[in-house]
Amino acid sequence: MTKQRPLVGLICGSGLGLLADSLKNPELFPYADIPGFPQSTGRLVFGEMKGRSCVCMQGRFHMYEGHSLGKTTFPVRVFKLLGVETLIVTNAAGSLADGYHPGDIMIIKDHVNVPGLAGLNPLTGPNDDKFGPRFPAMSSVYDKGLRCLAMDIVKQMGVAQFVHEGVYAMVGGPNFETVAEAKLLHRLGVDAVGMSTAPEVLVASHCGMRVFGLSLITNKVVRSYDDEEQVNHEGVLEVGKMRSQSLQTLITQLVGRMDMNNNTHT
Ligand SMILES: O=P(O)(O)O[C@@H]1C[C@H](O)[C@@H](CO)O1
Ligand code: HPA
Repeated sequence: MTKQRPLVGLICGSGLGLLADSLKNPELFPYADIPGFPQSTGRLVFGEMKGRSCVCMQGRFHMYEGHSLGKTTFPVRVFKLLGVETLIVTNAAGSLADGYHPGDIMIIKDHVNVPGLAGLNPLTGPNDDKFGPRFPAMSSVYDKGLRCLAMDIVKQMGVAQFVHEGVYAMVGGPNFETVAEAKLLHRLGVDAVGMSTAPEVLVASHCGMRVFGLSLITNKVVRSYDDEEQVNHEGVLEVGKMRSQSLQTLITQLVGRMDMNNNTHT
């Protein structure tokens, strides 16, 4: 039990869990102790960031682990019931865009939900009208005001040259992309690809939360048959650790400066 009623929820991507350790006056709840959560390592951390009450998922659930999308996104519904109004999601992703490099940060402008296009969507099934509408619009999911604020912050941090704004695609995983899949995603206008985020964002947006998302570019996705480079999860985690400080600073500043009365999502 906690008495905290956070307005901001955070989901930490692979290698980015340190963010949760920066919360002040933390209260920790292992997932294994929370009814309805998948039995998994990881924990919910309640605490303050820049004096603002937050709740953070230190470790997220992925579809490729075998969880249903309902289970994968269950914590977002819990966030909503706790009073969370703004969701910040982070992930590790491979880059497809020319000009992106490992260690760069991408502010997510939009996403392509590849499993969703094939009918794998957490909003499938009976709609619970208490949370949101049957047919939610998704044309302005990633809040413009927060994206502009994040751009201002990275300029002030002096790291704007490593930061892009782009389109994220979720694939089901757990395998990384074939060359043909990478070429396809690139042609579709995808800048970075990963294995998470879209389901949580859909559920958050459906219930009226303001959403902000960041991808940490951990590797280049191989798009040529002549390229012998092979991506691996250990490398992804390594880059995550390398850049976690900049990411943490950006998110901390964002939480400190965001307008809490300006939930621009309608
Ligand atoms: O939780 P995220 O999306 O950060 O995790 C990424 C995608 C895969 O789970 C893993 C691949 O290395 O990292
Ligand atoms: N593809 C899919 N998911 C990922 C990648 C990638 O290259 N890097 C980190 N997560």
